[in-house]
Amino acid sequence: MSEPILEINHLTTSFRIKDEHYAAVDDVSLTVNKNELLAIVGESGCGKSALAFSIMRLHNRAKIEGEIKFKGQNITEFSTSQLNALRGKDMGMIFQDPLTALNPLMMIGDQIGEILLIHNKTLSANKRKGRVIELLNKVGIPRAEHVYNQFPHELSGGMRQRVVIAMAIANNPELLIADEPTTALDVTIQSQILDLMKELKEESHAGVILITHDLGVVAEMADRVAVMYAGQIVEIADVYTLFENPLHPYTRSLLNSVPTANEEQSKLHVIQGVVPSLQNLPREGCRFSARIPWISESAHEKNPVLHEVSPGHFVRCTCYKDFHFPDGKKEDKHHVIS
Ligand SMILES: Nc1ncnc2c1ncn2[C@@H]1O[C@H](COP(=O)(O)OP(=O)(O)OP(=O)(O)O)[C@@H](O)[C@H]1O
Repeated sequence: MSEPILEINHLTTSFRIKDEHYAAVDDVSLTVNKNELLAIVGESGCGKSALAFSIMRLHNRAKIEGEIKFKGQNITEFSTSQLNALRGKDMGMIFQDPLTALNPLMMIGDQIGEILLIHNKTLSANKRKGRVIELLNKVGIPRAEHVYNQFPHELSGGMRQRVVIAMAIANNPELLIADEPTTALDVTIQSQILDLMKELKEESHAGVILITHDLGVVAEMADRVAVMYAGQIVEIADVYTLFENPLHPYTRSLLNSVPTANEEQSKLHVIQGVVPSLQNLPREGCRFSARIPWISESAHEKNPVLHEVSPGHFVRCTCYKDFHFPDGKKEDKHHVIS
């Protein structure tokens, strides 16, 4: 039986630009279960980070509407001290850029130790050090005793990201949010870090949200996938369904813009245009329609909603029914290897 750890209902996060508020996350609803990894994909500017920051309640000037329930409690109503008790303990976050997440003036051991201490004031200095060393070993940092006394600038990017992960998992969070955790890392370190996240999910049954551009990583890691476009979820399904039977034109375009080992693939698909800026997002009709101009207007819904096309598989707008690539271009098949 799947047990939800996070339930988001009609979440809208808006930023004030000049005198207007603009929604970067627009009426998003989703659930993350224990022991489940939900991947969130989409191009830059689709609202993925804004969504992650909203869940952690880390935006200081955004307007948040809707409900974010963590273990059944609506945390949008929590005070700062209630939120601080959750963050770093029950909820951990790995940020895109490890340098911004680390204090340049504090030794690594002290930074990780501080997270342990905030949430467990009675932990003795000895025990704390022992746990920090254990965490450094766990995230694959060699010579942990030595690194304990080093400063962030003395470590490579990969090592710094491991430290950030050690901090995020220090208190065995029940929900881990990882925002592009491996973007800046080389491929071998990337896979070690992804393995660590898998381990956390499997060992402590945490719910994990993984934000990534990398569909290869999604295929390997995710249980379910949410595809975001222009602040909205346009498709959500379990990973097999999403790769075997993608429906929304945006999902299909993303998948077809990835190189495959498929011999028949002649040319990568280029998604026309770009994600509009926040102030210029279309707020009516199908937000993706401008990027698939060869599809007739009548194929789109006036007010696109998510349709459940099979159990757990939702797709926004009816345009998926008429969608095809221009010039009869063939679609590539992306199989998920289990
Ligand atoms: N603090 C802010 N104030 C104003 N606009 C913002 C703010 N943060 C994000 N935005 C805008 O909200 C939209 C969504 O941004 P967001 O960073 O969530 O996208 P993203 O999908 O995470 O992109 P990336 O993959 O590049 O991180 C963008 O148009 C961005 O410019």
